[in-house]
Amino acid sequence: MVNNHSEPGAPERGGKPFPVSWDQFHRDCRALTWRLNEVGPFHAIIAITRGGLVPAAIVARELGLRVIDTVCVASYDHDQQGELRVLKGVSADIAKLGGGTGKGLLIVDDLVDTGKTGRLVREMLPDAHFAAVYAKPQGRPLVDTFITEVSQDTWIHFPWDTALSFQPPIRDGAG
Ligand SMILES: O=P(O)(O)OC[C@H]1O[C@H](OP(=O)(O)OP(=O)(O)O)[C@H](O)[C@@H]1O
Ligand SMILES: O=c1[nH]c(=O)c2nc[nH]c2[nH]1
Ligand SMILES: [Mg+2]
Repeated sequence: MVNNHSEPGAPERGGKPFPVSWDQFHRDCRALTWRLNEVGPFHAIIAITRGGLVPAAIVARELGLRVIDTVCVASYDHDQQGELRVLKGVSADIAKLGGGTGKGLLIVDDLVDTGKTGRLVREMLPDAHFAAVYAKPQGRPLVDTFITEVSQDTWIHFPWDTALSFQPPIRDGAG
């Protein structure tokens, strides 16, 4: 992928692209749920938007959970991380379910990278269980459960951000 961004993880700076298909993502979310099923039960799921909405829907279906809240955080403009902005915190009803500290609540995100987003949400709910589908080394200590670790210089391309397109052959420089 060619663009004008320059984060270390971006492919044009030598970072490795890690494309994930819908099938693969679904499988990884189900694998995550197998692990979470051993940890629960949970009162509710809190998805970190927007990326966490997709795994949260799959995990909620598999765990039979119907109480779903969001914490809305914005930081990346494509692959450039800016200042973290909390656009919406935990709803009062859900915070009460978790006794104010998040006990028995499940936080779900698509990935942890630097860990900044995860750290912020952990501060809000220190006793919640934090799950992410993918983890990079810097963010890994923040998650309780994850499925696949990728290197810090990898950029994960999620299926909702990508489309099928022609790729040049590897010997011609394809990533
Ligand atoms: O560990 P960090 O370095 O904080 O990065 C991880 C966060 O970055 C992405 O979200 P983003 O801010 O891009 O918003 P989005 O979920 O709306 O795409 C991803 O979904 C995680 O929430
Ligand atoms: O699509 C994404 N892929 C990533 O690797 C990443 N890291 C932070 N935010 C990210 N978004
Ligand atoms: Mg996100």
